[in-house]
Amino acid sequence: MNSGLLCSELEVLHHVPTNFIWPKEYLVDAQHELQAPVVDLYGFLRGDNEPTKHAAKLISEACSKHGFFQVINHGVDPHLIREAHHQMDTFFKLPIHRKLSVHKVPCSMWGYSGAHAHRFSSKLPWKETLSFPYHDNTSEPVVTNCFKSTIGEDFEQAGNYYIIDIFQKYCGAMKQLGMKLIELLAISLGVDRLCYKDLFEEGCSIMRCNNYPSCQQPSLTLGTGPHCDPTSLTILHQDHVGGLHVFADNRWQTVPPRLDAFVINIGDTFTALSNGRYKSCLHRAVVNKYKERKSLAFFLCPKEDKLVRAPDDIVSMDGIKHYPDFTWSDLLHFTQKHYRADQATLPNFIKWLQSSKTTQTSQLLR
Ligand SMILES: C=C1C[C@]23C[C@H]1CC[C@H]2[C@]1(C)CCC[C@@](C)(C(=O)O)[C@H]1[C@@H]3C(=O)O
Ligand SMILES: O=C(O)CCC(=O)C(=O)O
Ligand SMILES: [Fe+2]
Repeated sequence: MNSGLLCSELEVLHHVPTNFIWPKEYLVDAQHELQAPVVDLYGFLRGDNEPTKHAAKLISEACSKHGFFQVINHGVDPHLIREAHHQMDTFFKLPIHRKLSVHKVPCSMWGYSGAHAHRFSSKLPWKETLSFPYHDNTSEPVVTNCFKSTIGEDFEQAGNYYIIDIFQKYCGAMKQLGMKLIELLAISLGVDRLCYKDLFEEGCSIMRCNNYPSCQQPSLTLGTGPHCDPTSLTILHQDHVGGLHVFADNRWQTVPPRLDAFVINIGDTFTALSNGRYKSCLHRAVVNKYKERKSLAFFLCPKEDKLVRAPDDIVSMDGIKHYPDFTWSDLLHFTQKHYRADQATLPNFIKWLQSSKTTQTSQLLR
């Protein structure tokens, strides 16, 4: 069945189609609310010493445990956040043929996707997504490459595409916040606060809009399956509905929405950059019977071809290097071509990397 058509009808389906039904072991409910710090960034962003130390301590404890925290007084304009949600709502309300026209460039992750049905044949996520790249230095508005030519008059106001303008500004604010958070993470790890700056400054990050339609049988499926983000740092803004779960203390726990906060989670790449000190956060999204849910996820990524390696100061403090050097380009390629990201992406990527190096070496020796 065409994933796009499926997506436009998902909420009216009385029965979850088989390929959207997840095995029982994935569907254990969450009974508790996650107690994770809500870090006030006000003092840190002003450069005040004591609040910075306090924020770094909260972050160190949370990231060593489950890789999750939230931030308030983050400096991002609430009006811009509201507008980004509004533009996302407008896009997902388009008729399915218009959303499908924001085609996914074949073999790329950019554009519209209905339940990833073009990529996977089972355990389909109950969601539709819109993904596009963000790069600081692109003079062209970020989403132009993806869909300016196909979104048509709905979005054109006074000769420009308001949605592009809003997402350009939103992604710019996310990148700026992301760079400050990377600095605060470095401080929390006890290394030079700018030691990761060059790695991320020119990176091409990923903006993803998630729409989770309501579901008549929500206990049979998942909006997004259990996974650790392969990326470095995720800055997520969820709407008021709720549905994000984090796995901590050996159980799934809920993360009630706070519209004034951003959800921050450590990804696989930053786990390697911290030499394994910080956990890549295992999380998922559930759906419900009555209300659709949306989230804006910004994934901060390093420059594709730069080596991802933990700072020497961390490795010498730890006495052992836990991960081989790799590039984000290789890990992204692995998740898009060879492996569906889940809770074990990083160890499987390392195995794949080592086996492909062995193959290359043996071919060279022939
Ligand atoms: C590099 C990425 C791959 C995914 C989008 C970004 C960061 C999160 C990844 C993802 C959301 C993890 C769960 C599975 C996935 C396939 C999804 O449900 O969308 C992942 C994304 C992807 O591969 O498109
Ligand atoms: O929508 C959410 O709350 C989580 C989405 C997510 O984990 C992702 O897109 O990687
Ligand atoms: Fe995620």
